[in-house]
Amino acid sequence: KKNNSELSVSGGTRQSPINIQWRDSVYDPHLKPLKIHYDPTTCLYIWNNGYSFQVEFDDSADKSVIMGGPLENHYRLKQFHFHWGAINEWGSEHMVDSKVYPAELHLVHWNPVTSTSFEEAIMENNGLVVIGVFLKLGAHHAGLQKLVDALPAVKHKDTIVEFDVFDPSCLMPSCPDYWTYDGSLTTPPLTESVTWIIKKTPIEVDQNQLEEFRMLLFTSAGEEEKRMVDNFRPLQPLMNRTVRSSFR
Ligand SMILES: COc1ccc([C@H]2OC(=S)NC2=O)c(OC)c1
Ligand SMILES: [Zn+2]
Repeated sequence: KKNNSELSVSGGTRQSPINIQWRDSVYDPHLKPLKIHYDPTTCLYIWNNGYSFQVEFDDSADKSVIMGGPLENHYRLKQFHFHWGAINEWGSEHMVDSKVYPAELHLVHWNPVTSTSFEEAIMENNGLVVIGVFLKLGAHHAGLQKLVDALPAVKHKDTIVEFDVFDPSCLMPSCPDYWTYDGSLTTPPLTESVTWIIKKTPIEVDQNQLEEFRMLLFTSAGEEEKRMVDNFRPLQPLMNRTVRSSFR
């Protein structure tokens, strides 16, 4: 068990995001297929936390879980959120061979075997698993649209709207290929507690859907409006890490 100081943060050795150099990643034949079982009825609400919009799930039982891949046990889905840019030329946190995408989805899971809550898991070495999915400009994404239609209700910081049944599996690309590496949260507390699983294949969303993200605000009602855009962290040094791939 590590306390906060031992989990070394911004001066850390395993910070995120990183640029994934495809040729430097190492195929690991021991990596299993990732198994995802999300129960749509565990979806609770969407809220604007002043940094992104976040969809929260009921994580009081093993109902929406992932397992397999590089994982030694199952992890519970807690929330998902996005990072995006002001324009389509940037927005994702991770990059692939220095290619940046207009947005990146983070599906956040915690380890109920070694932690009793998400908040505790943040402080645990590998207490969290975040699945990163790149978004690219292309066809309309019907599954995402249900989420986009709710965004005007959470325009301002600290607003919330009920969002009862949603299956985040619809945001997962069908291609099973992923990279995995040990990293961190990308905003404070920046703790080095994340096993990253980055999907190789992006999902497609259309221009209108990206523009709806960009109409959200960092600011609360009544404050001078600041558009919620460019909520991504700059690249961090790879240092002594190897990125493994599940595919040749
Ligand atoms: C308190 O919980 C947090 C805090 C920060 C983050 C940031 O780290 C990554 S990754 N994306 C973020 O916005 C988080 O995400 C899992 C969860
Ligand atoms: Zn994130």
